[in-house]
Amino acid sequence: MTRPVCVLVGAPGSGKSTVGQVLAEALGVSFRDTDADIERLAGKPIPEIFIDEGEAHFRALERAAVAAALASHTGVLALGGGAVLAEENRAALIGHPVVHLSVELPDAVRRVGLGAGRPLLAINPRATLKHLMDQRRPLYAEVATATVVTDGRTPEEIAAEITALLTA
Ligand SMILES: Nc1ncnc2c1ncn2[C@@H]1O[C@H](COP(=O)(O)OP(=O)(O)OP(=O)(O)O)[C@@H](O)[C@H]1O
Ligand SMILES: O=C(O)C1=C[C@@H](O)[C@@H](O)[C@H](O)C1
Ligand SMILES: [Mg+2]
Repeated sequence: MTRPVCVLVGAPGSGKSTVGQVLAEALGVSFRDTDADIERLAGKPIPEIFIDEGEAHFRALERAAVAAALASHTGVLALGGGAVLAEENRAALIGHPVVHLSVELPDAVRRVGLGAGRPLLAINPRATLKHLMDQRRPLYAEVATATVVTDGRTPEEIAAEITALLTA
């Protein structure tokens, strides 16, 4: 069974896509992001999938993308911010090295800005982000084998801490 060297989970704006690329480069492995996989397979950006087919359809695509990536990717894998909502995805993560990139509301709000490209944050990003983060915090904790604080730190500092964790 192949397995990713590291799976990143966390709230929108926690930096999964950004830190994941830096980490993959530092480790000399490839980077994969299930959000990008879904967009490639669907042939359109995530906001358009939400508009055309709805969130339930997006979540079905996401479950398939998570299963496929966990089964085949050997580098760093970033999951979408809401992937942990599905019990199927949480079960699939058991036995994998899963790092939760934790972020508190002020930094998350600063990073996602007006929520461009994030359909769930299109209206009232701060309040929606707070709700999503409160709902998901226990789910990120459930799947994580390690948690790394990202607030006030650069992607390079965060990637260095994860590298140390993985090689410890
Ligand atoms: N540690 C950091 N410090 C400052 N800015 C950051 C940090 N990590 C990410 N960012 C910035 O925050 C924004 C969101 O980051 P990113 O897209 O990597 O988050 P994400 O966790 O992948 O979000 P999503 O769940 O929506 O895919 C980007 O503009 C990125 O440059
Ligand atoms: O937090 C979420 O539910 C999402 C986060 C993004 O990574 C994308 O997967 C999508 O915009 C949904
Ligand atoms: Mg991302």
